[in-house]
Amino acid sequence: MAAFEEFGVLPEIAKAIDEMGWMLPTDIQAEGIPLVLGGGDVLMAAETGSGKTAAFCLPIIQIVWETLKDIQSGKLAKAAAESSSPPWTMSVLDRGAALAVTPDGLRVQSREQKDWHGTRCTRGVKSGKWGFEATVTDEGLCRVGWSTLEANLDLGTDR
Ligand SMILES: Nc1ncnc2c1ncn2[C@@H]1O[C@H](COP(=O)(O)OP(=O)(O)OP(=O)(O)O)[C@@H](O)[C@H]1O
Repeated sequence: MAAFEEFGVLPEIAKAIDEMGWMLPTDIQAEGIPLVLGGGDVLMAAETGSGKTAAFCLPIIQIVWETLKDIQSGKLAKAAAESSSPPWTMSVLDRGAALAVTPDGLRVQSREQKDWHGTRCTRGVKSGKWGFEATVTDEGLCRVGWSTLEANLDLGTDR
């Protein structure tokens, strides 16, 4: 087993690290990598050259890789469909790059003021009567509404 695997790093990534000649994680990596992989909000401070960059980047690469695999296999959509609380949220994945969505999918904020930025809901409806409620807490304009499946997230500019 490659040394980094003991800290929760995937075998494929650990093998690539091994091939770079890194024998063991540095102290900040040994401490930080399992925390980031565990989903924590982690703030690290250590001296220059102690390996902070990899302490953040290795688990981030792993989380992105695992998330992409879950999307491809449909696991995330299934989990969202099965989840009961709350059943409807804004999607953290199906959104424009300039719109920040909180991990619980309940709040959004535009990162860039000039254009409109959108996100879809985690579920769609085909029949029945539905409503939604939104609270606008920031200055500025906000559009909330229903769209068809064909609608894209490029909502245009407000000129
Ligand atoms: N586990 C490791 N084993 C061997 N070398 C490593 C390891 N982790 C990082 N390095 C190497 O150590 C050097 C310093 O690492 P890095 O630049 O990531 O440190 P840092 O703490 O982010 O520094 P800075 O504070 O300057 O940004 C780099 O050349 C990197 O490739």
